[in-house]
Amino acid sequence: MGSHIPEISCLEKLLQEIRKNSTMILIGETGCGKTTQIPQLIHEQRLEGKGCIAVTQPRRVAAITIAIRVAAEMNTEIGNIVGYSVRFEDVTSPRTKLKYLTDGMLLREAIVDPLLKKYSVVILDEAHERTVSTDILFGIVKLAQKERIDKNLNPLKVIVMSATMDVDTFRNYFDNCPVIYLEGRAYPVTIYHSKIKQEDYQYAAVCTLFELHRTMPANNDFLVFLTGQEEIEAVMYNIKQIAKEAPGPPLIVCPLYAGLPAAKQLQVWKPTPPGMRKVVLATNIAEASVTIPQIKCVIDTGVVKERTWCTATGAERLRVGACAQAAAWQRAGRAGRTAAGAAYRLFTASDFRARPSHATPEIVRCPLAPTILLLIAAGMEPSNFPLIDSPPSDSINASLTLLKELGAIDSETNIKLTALGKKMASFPIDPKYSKVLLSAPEFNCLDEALSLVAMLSSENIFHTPMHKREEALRIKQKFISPLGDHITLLNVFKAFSKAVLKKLLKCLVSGLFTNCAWVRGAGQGAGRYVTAAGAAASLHPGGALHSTRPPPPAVLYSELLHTRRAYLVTVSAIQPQWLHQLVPDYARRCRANR
Ligand SMILES: Nc1ncnc2c1ncn2[C@@H]1O[C@H](COP(=O)(O)OP(=O)(O)OP(=O)(O)O)[C@@H](O)[C@H]1O
Repeated sequence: MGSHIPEISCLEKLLQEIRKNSTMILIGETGCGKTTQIPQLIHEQRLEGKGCIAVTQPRRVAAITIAIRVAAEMNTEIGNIVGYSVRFEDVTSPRTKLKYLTDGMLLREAIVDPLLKKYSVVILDEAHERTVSTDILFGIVKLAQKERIDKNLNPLKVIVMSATMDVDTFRNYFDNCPVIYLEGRAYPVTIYHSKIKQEDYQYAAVCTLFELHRTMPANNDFLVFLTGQEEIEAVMYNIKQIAKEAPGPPLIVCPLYAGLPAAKQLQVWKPTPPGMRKVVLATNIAEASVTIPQIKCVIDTGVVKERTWCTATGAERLRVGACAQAAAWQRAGRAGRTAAGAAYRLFTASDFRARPSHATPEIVRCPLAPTILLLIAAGMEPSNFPLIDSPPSDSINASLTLLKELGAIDSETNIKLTALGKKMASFPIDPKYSKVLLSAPEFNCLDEALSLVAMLSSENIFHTPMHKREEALRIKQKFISPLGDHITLLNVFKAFSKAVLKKLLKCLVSGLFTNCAWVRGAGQGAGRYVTAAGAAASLHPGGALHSTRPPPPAVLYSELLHTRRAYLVTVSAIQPQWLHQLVPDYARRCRANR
């Protein structure tokens, strides 16, 4: 166990319970050490035997940062005994015994092996979040436990963890399994509520931040919860403007949202230099599980952006609304992890009390076709599958009809995966998009479909910061296609690829600069070039640029071939100034020689 970590008392008793029970619920305050310590404890005692320990997290940033932390605590390299697996990134090896992974990844593994035979312990963390994937995993592990006993396979131990879960509901679901309350605690977090209702939470967040900034010593960092990228950008801009005049230590402002590239997300975990203050502006991806050291103050706007779906119209709605009490506790729990801290809630205490204790589970408000397809692929019967909360039956029926119409299943009543459905289930994307990809060869457009579906499956690529609205719209205009937004997206991707190709050519120049040639004066023998060494040569007639008019002013060639005439072979157009930028001395020498 990490020595500086608040100690979980009664470890022996806890171990006994873990040994004794095949399923248990673990409740412990935020920061008490559930996520980082319990899996280590199990591994130290080798309770996993020949199998592995899986620890699921609803969010990839949590899975990655916690695995890195645990590897460091165990003095091992990440990817060795401790690893992580998130979509598009698997940092594990055959030696990995402790694997942190997103719930979505474990669900994907369950399609191939519904008994999860590789694992002897599965820890489902942050159970209160009730993501669709975690909800389905509850059912998968329950069924796997039973079937492994029936088939005389090694037993599967299941531990469900959270700081803020609805214990009765879970206990009922898991056949009255024992509930263990961990007594360890993190540092105290003082909670402050706003005295009056705040009309503008962004404004209130910025005011609170600067009020605290004035008085709090440097290196006491702040974490502000907001609802999305654009809001974060707007608040970041305002903070940076105000910080120019405001008293207090210099500020480093770091955004943290799902669409941010992973490397930029991890910047948040870089230690703040002495004498400065870090302000992290995050969506709810930083709400549970993560520890950002040095966060002393959490500013909670009390809102969240939630996606809901209407079965009748198929319309998805993004709505900003009040977060549940559990979310507010989790947010407060991000302070007080490495020292005492405080949470400033920008809503009143009575507002807090009026809120539901937990958010509506995702499975009740989201399109289900992707999940149902996964269940069928894992050999489960959607109508009998054990769920804590069943989605509305019209939502299930609508999804089955959609899967039938996509050609993934034979019929809505006698549900069997078709050959196409099997392929569709193997893509980690919405079945509507996997159908597009699988149809693309027929329409002879696979390359384009791949690029487009990749873009449609990720975050919005168009970013319109409030203070640069005009500029953003002007730039977007360049890519607009009269055929509509899909082709506009593709235009952006093509321009991006072109930009990468340009970089590749520049990179070639950095090594092959002695193989440059310049077109001779206009008019005389189009396509005639002179090399850096002064040789005259033409573009080879078999080359791609041979008939380009006017010929490129400068080229890079791979070979100077002498047959009856001198030819430049394997040639690309370059910009003459690249040479000056990349190899200035050589460029000057060439110019003098020419
Ligand atoms: N990256 C880190 N840097 C510094 N300390 C850390 C880090 N990660 C964890 N800790 C320490 O370990 C403690 C336990 O963290 P852990 O994530 O295991 O708690 P938890 O009980 O799972 O919390 P939560 O319910 O919020 O997920 C933290 O309170 C903190 O003191």
